[in-house]
Amino acid sequence: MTPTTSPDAQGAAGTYRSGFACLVGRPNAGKSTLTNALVGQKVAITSDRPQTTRHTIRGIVNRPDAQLILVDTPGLHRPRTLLGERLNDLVRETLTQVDVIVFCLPADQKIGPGDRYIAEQLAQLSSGRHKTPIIAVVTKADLVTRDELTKHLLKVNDLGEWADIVPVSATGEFQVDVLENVLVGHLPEGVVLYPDGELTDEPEAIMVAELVREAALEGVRQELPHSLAVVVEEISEREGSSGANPLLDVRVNLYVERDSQKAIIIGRGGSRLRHVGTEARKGIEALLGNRIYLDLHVKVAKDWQRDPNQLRKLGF
Ligand SMILES: Nc1nc2c(ncn2[C@@H]2O[C@H](COP(=O)(O)OP(=O)(O)OP(=O)(O)O)[C@@H](O)[C@H]2O)c(=O)[nH]1
Repeated sequence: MTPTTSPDAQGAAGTYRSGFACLVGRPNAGKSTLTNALVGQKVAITSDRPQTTRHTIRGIVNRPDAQLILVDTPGLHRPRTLLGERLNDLVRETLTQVDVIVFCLPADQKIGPGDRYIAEQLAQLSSGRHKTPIIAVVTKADLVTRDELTKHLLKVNDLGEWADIVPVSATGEFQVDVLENVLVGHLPEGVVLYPDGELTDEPEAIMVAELVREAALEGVRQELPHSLAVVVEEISEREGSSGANPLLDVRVNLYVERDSQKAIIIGRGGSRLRHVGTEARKGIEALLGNRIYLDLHVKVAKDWQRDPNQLRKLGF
């Protein structure tokens, strides 16, 4: 199969398509950046809407002829712990429910065991009754030469059975529109699933937790990949601070497994945690449109990844 490089994969004129896509790929493959590029940077929050799926909606692409809903998967990785197994169950469940799967493979990295593992999982999924189309997307195309990209595309082609292969650069705005058309082309004919203009229906607390998690993992992803759970304990208006822009108290607990990990998060003299707080607060203020007092607590939940009760408490 030849890689798609022109926007000619759009569905027939006059039909409206709607459905779900999810992005998978090893850590750092460029999934979040690509999601943002597809959806646009604007994030609108509607907290009065009940979650309609168990899966977090990352964003919605609205266009006159289609609605593409991008759902999140917690990441496909080899299960080593109970958490890993549960995540993978969740991933499988998500993958069989969506209309199209986007498998992200970075152009600047050799295809590795992590990619092969995901390719195998996807092959198993699509060997069953569900024949969910899989689009192999070569991300970060701007980081390699044309020649290298061509060679990489051939290797990706040999890795599995893909409905399409699309090279993109989310940061260089190369072929993101092409990918969008390809994805829409794989959606079933349907109606508007979410009213126009709503880009995400994640409850505020989940988005707040995600912003804190992002800030806390910045620069220490290698040391703490799956060892950090973030729970928003409280978002409340500060008493006596009513008016147009009341101050919100946001109390968040970060759970790690070991004292050594707690030390990493907190940093020397608490310097790192202060930085995490500043970064997360900026994001939360932008998200909620309020002034925020962010109160972060780091706690050790010993071996929480292996304890079902702890997992339940943390929302897994
Ligand atoms: N040059 C370039 N860099 C990119 C592109 N897309 C993503 N990146 C960078 O690659 C890194 C990882 O991107 P993410 O979007 O966070 O990757 P991810 O797959 O969501 O990562 P996880 O959350 O760890 O699973 C970031 O530093 C991005 O800025 C791209 O198209 N071009």
